[in-house]
Amino acid sequence: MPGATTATIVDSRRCTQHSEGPATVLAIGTANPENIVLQDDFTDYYFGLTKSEHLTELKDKMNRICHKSGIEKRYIHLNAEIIRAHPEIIDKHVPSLETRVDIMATEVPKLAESAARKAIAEWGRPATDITHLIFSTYSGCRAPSADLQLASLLGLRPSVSRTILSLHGCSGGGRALQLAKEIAENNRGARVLVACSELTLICFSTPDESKIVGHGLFGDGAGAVIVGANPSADGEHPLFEMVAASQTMIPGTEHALGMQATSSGIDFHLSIQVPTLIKDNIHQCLLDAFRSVGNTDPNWNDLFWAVHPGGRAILDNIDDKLQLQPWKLAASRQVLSEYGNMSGATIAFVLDELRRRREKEEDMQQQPEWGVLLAFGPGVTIETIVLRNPLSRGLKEN
Ligand SMILES: CC(=O)CC(=O)SCCNC(=O)CCNC(=O)[C@H](O)C(C)(C)COP(=O)(O)OP(=O)(O)OC[C@H]1O[C@@H](n2cnc3c(N)ncnc32)[C@H](O)[C@@H]1OP(=O)(O)O
Repeated sequence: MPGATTATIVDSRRCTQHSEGPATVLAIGTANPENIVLQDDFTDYYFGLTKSEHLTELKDKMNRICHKSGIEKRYIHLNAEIIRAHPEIIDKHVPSLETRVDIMATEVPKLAESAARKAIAEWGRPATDITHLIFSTYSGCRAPSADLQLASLLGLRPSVSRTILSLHGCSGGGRALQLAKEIAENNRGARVLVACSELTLICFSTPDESKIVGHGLFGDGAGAVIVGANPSADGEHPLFEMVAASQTMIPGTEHALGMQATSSGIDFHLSIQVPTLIKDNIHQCLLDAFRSVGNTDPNWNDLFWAVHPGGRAILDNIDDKLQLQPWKLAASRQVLSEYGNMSGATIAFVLDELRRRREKEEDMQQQPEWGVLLAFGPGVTIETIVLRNPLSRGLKEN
């Protein structure tokens, strides 16, 4: 039985187990499959791949959506060769869930590994220094799941503390970062690897009016972020401090965004109301987030913005509602243009793009000190993180 000495040690550890500083993004890596599809060619590619050329009205609609999407190209793992090997993927009368889950079981962790290796290389410490792993994907329907496979591929320590988040959709990256923040701030010295890996193959289907927008916007990608508090002075470089985090569900919107496993893979629905629902709720959500850090009258144009680019209309609506200067959502628009909506992985690409833009900025004084990260997913759920640029803070202190 543990005695009084054990109790004293446990009690004293409790006092010192929290970190002193906020959780901080220390490194970012991204990866995509090799196969690139230009958005201008996508309609022909998709209707050809699914042998649906005869659906001319739907094809015209897909063309209209692609032209208005703000997307130039996407990376998509699924190709004609995979369909030749597994024709059930485009036959809705034949079950294909098993085939898809088999492919995902290899490809999802593999893509995550590629992003994670880049993040770990940037971080500069050995992979065995990672204490926690949070993996988010909408493609996982199997255990042991992608988190364990990623841990093995990277050679993480056997005691790494793993969590898998499933079907959080486009808010998966935001949710995983929030959990990483909690872990890093409550476990002194913790270094959390957040990995999101999304492949549309699990929800690929033949053209259908209700899903045509999703097929016109979604792409494949993986993002990895290393999070830890109190960066060590010798070599860890803080990129973004995560100051406060919250999750808000918009009441009565459960019908608007959703995913469900079926015998033909993951079925999804996207209501046409999504951009309006976000527009109507974003202001209050942001006010609540900034009030929680003592800012009751934030000027939205004084911030830097990391917004999940769910679709061009969502970004337009946020711009419009908050009267943002045209360049405020530039990082989100660029990621949308170059990759499409990669669901939960996208937010890592946006953070990566923001820091690249920041590095190019010559005048450090011009860089906003405060920022905000927003991600949207089924619910409709909004994940919000108030961010701070550690470099601007450093300038003020000097
Ligand atoms: C899955 C997750 O967890 C979270 C997510 O991120 S989900 C993805 C969220 N993204 C969205 O909801 C898409 C947001 N929408 C958009 O970006 C834009 O509406 C768009 C690029 C799709 C179209 O651009 P637009 O400026 O609205 O053009 P608009 O002419 O009004 O629409 C083009 C066509 O798309 C249709 N459309 C738009 N949204 C639709 C939807 N959700 N479902 C079905 N059709 C839709 C319109 O009805 C229109 O059809 P017709 O041409 O036949 O009239």
